[in-house]
Amino acid sequence: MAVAELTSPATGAYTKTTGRLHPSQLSLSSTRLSDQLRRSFRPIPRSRNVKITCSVKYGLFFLCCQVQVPTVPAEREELKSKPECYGVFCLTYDLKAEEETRSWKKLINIAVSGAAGMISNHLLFKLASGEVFGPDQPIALKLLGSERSRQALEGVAMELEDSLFPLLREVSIGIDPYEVFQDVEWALLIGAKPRGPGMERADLLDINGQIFAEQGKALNAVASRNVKVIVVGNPCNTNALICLKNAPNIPAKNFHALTRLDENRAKCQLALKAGVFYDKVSNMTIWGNHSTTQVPDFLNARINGVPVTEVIKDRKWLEEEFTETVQKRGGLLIQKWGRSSAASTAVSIVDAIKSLVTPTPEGDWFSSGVYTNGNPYGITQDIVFSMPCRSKGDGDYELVKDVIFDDYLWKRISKSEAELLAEKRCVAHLTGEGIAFCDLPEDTMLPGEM
Ligand SMILES: NC(=O)c1ccc[n+]([C@@H]2O[C@H](COP(=O)([O-])OP(=O)(O)OC[C@H]3O[C@@H](n4cnc5c(N)ncnc54)[C@H](O)[C@@H]3O)[C@@H](O)[C@H]2O)c1
Repeated sequence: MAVAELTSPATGAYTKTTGRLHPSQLSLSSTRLSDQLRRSFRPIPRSRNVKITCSVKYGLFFLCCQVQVPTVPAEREELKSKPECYGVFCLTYDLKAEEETRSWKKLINIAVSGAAGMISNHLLFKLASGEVFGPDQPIALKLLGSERSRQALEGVAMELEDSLFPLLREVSIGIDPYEVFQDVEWALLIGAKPRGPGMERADLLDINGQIFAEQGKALNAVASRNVKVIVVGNPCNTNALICLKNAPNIPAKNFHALTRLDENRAKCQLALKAGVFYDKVSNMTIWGNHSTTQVPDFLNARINGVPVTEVIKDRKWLEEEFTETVQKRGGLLIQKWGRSSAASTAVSIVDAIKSLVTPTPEGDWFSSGVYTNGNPYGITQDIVFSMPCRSKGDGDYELVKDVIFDDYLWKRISKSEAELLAEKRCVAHLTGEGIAFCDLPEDTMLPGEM
């Protein structure tokens, strides 16, 4: 801990201001006093780890306060500038005291990028309600937006304020990932540029890849060393690869590309065909890329514990109609509704997080786009590929070993693998692997795109 004396001009990051308080403020409770002090001494960062001790000095008129802050390595000091808290969330809570009285868990920091976008508009309220991390888990939301969405971010924060969520303890907003990602334990990376009319897939890979390269670097510099990252912004597999390559100090295993929406869609279609409620469908894997080359695996999936192929005997339907319906579901939804699947995507992000923080039911698994190094299936190393995972509920996962393959499944998986390898060559300049060379096999649309 570094100690700073606030009443005298001193050296150090937080001691440039000399501040004074009127004795009337002495009657404030310790939390309010601490809050007042933070306002009076602007350079004091809002952090749970800052300790403020005050005593009356210079007669009765001024307070002399000491601020203790954790020592930050010199190279990170620059990066650790103050994130911008929002409105009511700038009030300081004595979390420790509340944890004792209410047995609440330690606050967790969650960053959400693209926070002013459509998916986040559903997701943030689910996170704040306790639906995701549990009813005894206080959270801090750190909202990252683009320059253009600055005002909109404030609007989102206002709605969060007005919702009076008891578990939502802090909200900060910003457009600099180095500020917003400070100490985050979860990073939900949703923000990305949409594919504009006439834009080549290669252009989208480059434009969005740059966003994820920068965010990877920022996570590497300032996030918790064990941060879990879920990349949603498309093309999410390759964006996740770019992100992890730019964050060498964070385990590659901690990065996920969201394919849970595809899994949920596949379960729904199988349930519909078999005439069962969708909770009867289990062991559903989406293999590969979150694009139309994705492979919804009916060979290993089960209905009421029985292999799908024994329940739905129409193999042609499974190979053709079922597969295509899942792959193109997002596009159809846009056609019908004129909007993309923001709500069900938010639900699937919740599912993806819950799958990592709760133990996977015995015998079941879930799909996630994860790093292929060390995979037991023979899929090429060093890409992000959707595969079947199980978790003990500790945030980590292991790949499922007991899955079967046939020629059809392998052929489809290989096609998605080839596409991801081509995408990887296309972004070599962003992963530190030399000069990019773009030879995408075909311009596969992303689920959700027209
Ligand atoms: N993986 C999936 O299953 C899945 C499903 C649906 C949508 N998506 C993808 O999710 C992304 C977001 O979708 P949406 O409907 O919320 O889009 P949206 O356009 O409503 O919101 C995106 C937001 O991101 C912001 N943004 C842009 N660049 C940013 C940056 N560098 N940093 C932070 N924020 C930035 C924009 O200002 C905007 O507010 C898209 O790329 C979409 O294709 C993925």
